[in-house]
Amino acid sequence: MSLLVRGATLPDGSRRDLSIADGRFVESSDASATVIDADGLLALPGLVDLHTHLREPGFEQSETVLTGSRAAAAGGYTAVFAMANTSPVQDTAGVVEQVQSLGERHGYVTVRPIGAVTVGLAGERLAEIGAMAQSRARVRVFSDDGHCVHDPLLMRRALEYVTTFGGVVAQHAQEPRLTIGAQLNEGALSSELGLAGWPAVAEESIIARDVLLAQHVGARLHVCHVSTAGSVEVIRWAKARGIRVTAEVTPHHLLLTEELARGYDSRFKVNPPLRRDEDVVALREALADGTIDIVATDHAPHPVEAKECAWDEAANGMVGLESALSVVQAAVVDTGLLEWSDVARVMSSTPAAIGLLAGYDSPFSVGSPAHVTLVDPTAHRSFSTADLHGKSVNSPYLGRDLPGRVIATVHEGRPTVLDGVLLAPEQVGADRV
Ligand SMILES: NC(=O)N[C@@H](CC(=O)O)C(=O)O
Repeated sequence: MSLLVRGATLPDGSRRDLSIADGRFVESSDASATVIDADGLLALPGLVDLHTHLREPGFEQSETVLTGSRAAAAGGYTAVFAMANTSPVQDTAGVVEQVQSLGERHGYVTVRPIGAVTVGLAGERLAEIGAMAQSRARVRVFSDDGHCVHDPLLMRRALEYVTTFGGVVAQHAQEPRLTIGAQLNEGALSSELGLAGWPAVAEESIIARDVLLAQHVGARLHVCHVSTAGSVEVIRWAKARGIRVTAEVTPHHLLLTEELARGYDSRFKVNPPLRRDEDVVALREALADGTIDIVATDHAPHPVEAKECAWDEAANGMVGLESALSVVQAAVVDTGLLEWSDVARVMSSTPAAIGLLAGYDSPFSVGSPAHVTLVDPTAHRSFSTADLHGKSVNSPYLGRDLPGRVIATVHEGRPTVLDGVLLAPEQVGADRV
């Protein structure tokens, strides 16, 4: 298949045609190429999400690899890293290979499974990290996300182990003893509402410990969903000392605050919780100055019955793949903190580099795999369930006006979204002709 993306504006502001054939960018198109008119559209490199919950195997009522891949493509993503908290847990070569194969079969995005750090995410003994790394899935990112690897000796061993093949441990930083029963950010609001709080120090103390461990063993550490101003300070300190730490922030922590918990609408219940205005300001600045390296969605689908219940019984998590780019535009582009070229870095090339995913280091250059996201940054939409393509609807943005819209997504030279419409599985899947 060959494509000609005509007249796209690249992140650096230059305007050019993009010729694609056999999955890669080429010098020029032949007459048979399908033309995509990109006049007035911004071309970003295909987005990469380092933190997605696809729920399969085990929680298919919330999401599957297919439905999550469709949600990702609709949001402009061409690759996602699938978190390990499935059932069975992604803690063996067999399970990670299964997830990888499902992604390949559906073809909407590249699915890279994340391996669990500990068996069953139980935090007691290391999972088969080496076997997952050597499997056909070639796992390079390991995480117990949803749980913190809180035993310092296990964390040390995991960091040492992954270093032998260049991998990384992505830590869910939450000291469990400080967050028993926690329902929202700890502070004046949690006192007022009479709900158990989730203190910032529970995140900051684990990050502080882990950067010191990473320094001690010379390992690479990645910090998931950083949510507090204090965490930013710790990471800034660690980077200044040359410690090999990278960090992510979610779109929701860049835009939303704890005040939304007042209405007890559980769409706003998430782990780590929404924080204060001053945390949002610090997170935006940290993304702009490079202290925080990437944006990752933490797309966490849950069925209606897990969300439509009392706040303290509701599951933590929000879907985020289809809204991420718009939320980033609202939070940091339209506010003048980031340029589109920075967005390309924090949502594509750097997450790929952290996860050791090849093909994203020289976007749009001849010979590179053709992953493209065409965006209309001038569009506006009232975000609705029609914008959601996964199985779950627990989005905090329903009814909110969001800027920007994904018009086309091209994964390995093949469209998954065209004219703003997500293509059907038979038009996209690996068993197509
Ligand atoms: N981020 C969330 O709020 N939820 C995550 C796991 C977790 O981090 O608690 C999930 O898997 O649902």
